[in-house]
Amino acid sequence: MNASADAIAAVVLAQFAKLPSKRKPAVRDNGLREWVPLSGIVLEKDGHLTCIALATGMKCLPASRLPDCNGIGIHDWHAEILALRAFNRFLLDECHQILEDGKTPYILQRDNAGSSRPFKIRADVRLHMYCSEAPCGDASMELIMAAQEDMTPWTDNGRHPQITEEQRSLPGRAFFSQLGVVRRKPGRGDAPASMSKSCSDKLAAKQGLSLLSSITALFVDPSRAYIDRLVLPEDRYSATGCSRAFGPEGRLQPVANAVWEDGNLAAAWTLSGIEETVLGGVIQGRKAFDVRGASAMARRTMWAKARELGEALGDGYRVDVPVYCEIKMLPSLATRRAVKEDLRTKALTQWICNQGDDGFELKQAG
Ligand SMILES: O=P(O)(O)O[C@H]1[C@H](OP(=O)(O)O)[C@@H](OP(=O)(O)O)[C@H](OP(=O)(O)O)[C@@H](OP(=O)(O)O)[C@H]1OP(=O)(O)O
Ligand SMILES: [Zn+2]
Repeated sequence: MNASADAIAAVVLAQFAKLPSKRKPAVRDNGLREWVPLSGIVLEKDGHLTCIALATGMKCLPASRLPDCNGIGIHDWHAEILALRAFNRFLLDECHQILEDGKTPYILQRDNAGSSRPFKIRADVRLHMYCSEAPCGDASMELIMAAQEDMTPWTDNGRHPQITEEQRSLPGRAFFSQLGVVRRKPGRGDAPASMSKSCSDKLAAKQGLSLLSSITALFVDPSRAYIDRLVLPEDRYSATGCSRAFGPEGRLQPVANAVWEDGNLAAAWTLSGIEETVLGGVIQGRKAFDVRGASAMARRTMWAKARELGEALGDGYRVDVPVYCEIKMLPSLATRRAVKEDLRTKALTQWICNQGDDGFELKQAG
């Protein structure tokens, strides 16, 4: 089955509809409904579609707050990124269930065919993503320009009093005449800047890195962990913006023919393009995001889960490093590091890392 865009969107919206009302958009006293962006990851298997990760979006953490996180706070609260973190948590939990409970796997299989990882995504599984809004950053630039009365691309002058030189080199929504560039999360002019990269940049990087985070990539083979179809509402879809942001002829062109060990990017272009879907309207929702649920996806808890998995798998998979950032330096992630380096030096240049929350130890009480 080649799921249609409408079917993919509908299964995410249906999942959202099932959430308890306190997660739903509230109607304000003035009768206006609150609004929230929504993203979901959809699993297609045996002709069925299942929404396996769902998130609504909120403002991101300012760069200045990262040192307070201690591996517990989530940095990037945009719906797309939270849905991807939830998806990664789902995979780690399924690895654990397969090992501990011998559970019949749903999305993963034990990979004994000599792969460098103990698990891989089943061959009969396809992954899709629905976003109720165009991913912020480069894929949204045409929409932002079209929404301006005055098309003169405004600059950051004075709009971000707290912005540092480094942050100025990584624009948010401003300088929208600059196309194809890496951007940090858009933020209000008077709000302290986040240094999380835009969703367009993170999704573009996942064309090479797969949907797996570094932690999940320790245990799951990335070769099938790519989005097959990314679905947006028709009025949030700019073909020009999306092909520039994500396509092999766009800003990823410098790495489009790179063949990394897992043949990553080549596999990623099975992404059958960004579909238009007739689902109009914007998802109404409250800005609330259940912080308790978020802690399962925080760096600290993902690391704790990875350490458990490493112990259960034994040699070669243990995640015995003193501080968080050393996870990403483990030998088994060498290919991933090379792909990331290529992406950030040849295609998504000006990628400035968001630092301050990668020196925590696991044993510290969270
Ligand atoms: O996309 P996220 O929010 O799930 O987490 C990303 C980091 O982005 P963020 O700025 O929101 O913390 C990303 O950090 P950079 O902004 O790119 O510095 C981090 O990349 P590295 O810089 O290579 O650490 C990225 O790591 P992996 O994709 O897992 O390799 C991810 O951080 P984790 O929370 O450690 O997954
Ligand atoms: Zn975003």
